[in-house]
Amino acid sequence: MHTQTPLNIPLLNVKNVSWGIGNKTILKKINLKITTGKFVGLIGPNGAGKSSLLRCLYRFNKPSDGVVEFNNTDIWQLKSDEYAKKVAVVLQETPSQFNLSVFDVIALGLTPHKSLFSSVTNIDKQKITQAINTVGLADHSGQSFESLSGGEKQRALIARAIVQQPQLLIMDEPTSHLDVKYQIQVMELAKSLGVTVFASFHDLNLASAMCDELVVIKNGEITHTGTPSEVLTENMLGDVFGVCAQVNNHPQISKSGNSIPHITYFYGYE
Ligand SMILES: Nc1ncnc2c1ncn2[C@@H]1O[C@H](COP(=O)(O)OP(=O)(O)OP(=O)(O)O)[C@@H](O)[C@H]1O
Repeated sequence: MHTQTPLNIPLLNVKNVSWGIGNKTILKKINLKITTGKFVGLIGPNGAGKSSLLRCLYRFNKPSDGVVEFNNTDIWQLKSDEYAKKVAVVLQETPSQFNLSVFDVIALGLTPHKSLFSSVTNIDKQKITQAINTVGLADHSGQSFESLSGGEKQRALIARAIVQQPQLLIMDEPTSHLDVKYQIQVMELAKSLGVTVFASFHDLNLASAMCDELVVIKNGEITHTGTPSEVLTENMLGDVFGVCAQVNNHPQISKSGNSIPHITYFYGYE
């Protein structure tokens, strides 16, 4: 994976970004920096603006105000294939891939790197096979993508992102429909790639265990940023999510030696 950004320059720099539909402002003056190599989680209640913000970062939404810089360049100044080489996206809803095989769907990750009508070379095939092995889908390579289980589909889409060789991987709730084992597996797989990741989460304990940093958004505004220990406080959970909870340390510590906050929710409170 490429990590060419000098460490003192944020890979992604969101400056005063606002975005809305019609007269409704949905994102309000968002400021955010994502540093190379970090795994950053975006959390917030339903309708807070997580998907809207991520869409501004992968150029689906154009901000009405402010700028999103990638490596110091406004992303809207880059050609779309140039940006697609640098940023891969894994979404929650897997778009229908017609009758493509797993291999073919993963091969689509090469598209931004290839010219029109150029064929798949042996080196390309090796890259695809390597990515299929990395996500543990070697036995499913010839199977149709649509027939994969939800967790296998998400792993195939991560393999597509691996083939794309991005500097940044954006994931919008990629584990929402998965059982607990696949939730952990898909996120650990993304983490193992060593690429900068910005991912939205609904499971706050999973976000706590996976992320170096968390960003909290509510009503289109960023309310908290910091390490999971700094962000996941009982006050924040009450103020932002409206839940009554206790935060303790998880029995495990993170690979970097930090404690992992673990939330226990209380029921029956208004
Ligand atoms: N294209 C659109 N047209 C109208 N309203 C929109 C559009 N996109 C987003 N919104 C509104 O903006 C708000 C934020 O939506 P968004 O999907 O970004 O929230 P979210 O934090 O991802 O929510 P969830 O956790 O429920 O997925 C919501 O009120 C949503 O209805």
